[in-house]
Amino acid sequence: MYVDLGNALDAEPRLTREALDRLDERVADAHERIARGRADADHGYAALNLPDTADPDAVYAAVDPFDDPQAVLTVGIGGSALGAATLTEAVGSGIDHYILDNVDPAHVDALLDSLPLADTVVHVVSRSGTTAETLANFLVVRDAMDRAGVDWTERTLVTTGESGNLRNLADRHDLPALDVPAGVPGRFSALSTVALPVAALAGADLDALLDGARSEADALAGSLFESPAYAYGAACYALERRGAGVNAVMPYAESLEYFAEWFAQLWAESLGKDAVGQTPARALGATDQHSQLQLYRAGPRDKLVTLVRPRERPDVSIPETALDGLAYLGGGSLGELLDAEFEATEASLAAANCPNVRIEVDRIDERGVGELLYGMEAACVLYGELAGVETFTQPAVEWGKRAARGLLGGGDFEEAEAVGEKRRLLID
Ligand SMILES: O=P(O)(O)OC[C@H]1O[C@](O)(CO)[C@@H](O)[C@@H]1O
Repeated sequence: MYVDLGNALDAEPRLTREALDRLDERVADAHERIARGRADADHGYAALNLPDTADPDAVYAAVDPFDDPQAVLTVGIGGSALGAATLTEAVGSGIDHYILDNVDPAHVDALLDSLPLADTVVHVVSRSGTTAETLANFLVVRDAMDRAGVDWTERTLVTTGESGNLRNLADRHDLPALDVPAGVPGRFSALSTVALPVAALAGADLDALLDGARSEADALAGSLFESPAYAYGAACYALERRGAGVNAVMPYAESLEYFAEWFAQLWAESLGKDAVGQTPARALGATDQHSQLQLYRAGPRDKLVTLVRPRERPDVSIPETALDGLAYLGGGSLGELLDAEFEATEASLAAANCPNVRIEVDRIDERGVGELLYGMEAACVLYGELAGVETFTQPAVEWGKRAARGLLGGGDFEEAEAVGEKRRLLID
């Protein structure tokens, strides 16, 4: 992974090279804390050990009995779905992967109607084993399989924690089950049994994926100037401290669209604590040059834009044309156009004094995606250390869960009472 901070300096908000040099002393201390956390496999830090603790052979063995399925359905939410979505979109061309990570009845109904259920593997994922959306969706999927005459116990793989409803269900029906690795929060679990089974079913090379991750782990050092991941995390932190409260992540590759969504959870749920944090915005190049770029370039001076691309990509030629005004496109290629737009957008943001960082990988293949995922995770951990927040917890999401459960009669929660006290000003 290559990180170029050139356009992040001396823009607005203003970060100077001298300020980065001063921050580097704190990076060294943070790196020592991270190294200790990894050595002790402490909660959260254990995620940065996955390049060595993940066991591809166990994953291949777990999926082996599912002989050549036509489709895989991930039933999970948050980090229990986004890692698999990111991997299969980027490097899993060998299978149709679908995700149920929401409980929109129309969507669930339409998807289940369209799936070849007899030839679909269902991967149900929940670290806690108690997430309402995941369990509700699984009960609906199981019922659809029953009604289709499909033995769901033959088509289901479970990945969950040591205990909980999902573990009980797997035990009761003797389902193949993988363990969510200890100390790995969902948003940091893409390189674990949470997402690797679907990647394996999609034909991805898990060893190459973990090798890419390992190369970024090996690059972690006591200076941001020696580690792409730390360079990015430190620059994001320093810019946020100076007013860049929004980080728009804009990959120039359709196969990284889910990566931006995965990044959004990683960044928001890890760093949004104690009234600080940096809001991740999801964008896509070149598409959002015709959409959000107007705001990034001419809106409030509160943004950093992270531009991501591969240095090499498959290409498609643009036919020659005599059409007036289009001759400059004919005979070129879509890749050349996309790269020109990437570099033009990068320069456009710099010309407008909007700080931006260029992140590149050699190719969007298993190694490159492994570098990118691990690099962003390590960047996030460093940012959290510098910001002094609890990177690996997410207490703020629990209030709504209790309220919803109370509304459904799942317990006596005062949060549900608060729902009934909503202030009203209805305009209809
Ligand atoms: O894997 P689980 O326990 O179902 O959690 C799913 C997601 O929900 C959260 O716990 C937030 O509610 C995320 O951190 C997590 O990725």
